Amino acid sequence: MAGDGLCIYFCGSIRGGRGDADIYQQLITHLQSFGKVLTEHVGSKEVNEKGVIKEDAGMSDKEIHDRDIMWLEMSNVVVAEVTTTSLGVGYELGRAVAMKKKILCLFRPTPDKRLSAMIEGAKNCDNFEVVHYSDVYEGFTAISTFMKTL
Ligand SMILES: O=c1[nH]c(=O)n([C@H]2C[C@H](O)[C@@H](COP(=O)(O)O)O2)cc1CO
Repeated sequence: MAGDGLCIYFCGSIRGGRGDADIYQQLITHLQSFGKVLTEHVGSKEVNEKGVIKEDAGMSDKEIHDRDIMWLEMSNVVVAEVTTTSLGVGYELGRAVAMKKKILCLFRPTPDKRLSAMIEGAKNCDNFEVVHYSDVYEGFTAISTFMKTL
């Protein structure tokens, strides 16, 4: 089913920390070969002095929340990079589960990082997949494999 018309909601940390922004950008570029990534701004390199992403500057928190929930509702699939802990990403994933979306979470384990049990433990055979990966190329492979299951 991958191809025209697929709407993808990508989640990645913004206020939780931008250490993985480069990886988000590369994963988003890969995702764009499968469909439209509604949240392309999550990979943006342009963040202002207050930690606000350029594309969302000037929007109130309510406007950001309401737009993102609308995009989440519109999406066919949710892909989240969950290595950098983010309240917003956790919230989006909870809402996506309630909406019965197909979800892929990507996590890069390191000795000092353990994924929340509420994400790792949500894995099931149906619509919530968690993949551990070590570099962006493995992330691309995990995405391609997941897309084939749609
Ligand atoms: O400016 C924003 N724009 C935006 O789209 N988000 C959404 C998309 C991300 O997947 C997620 C990041 O949440 P947080 O900022 O708590 O790390 O929330 C979050 C913020 C800031 O919280």
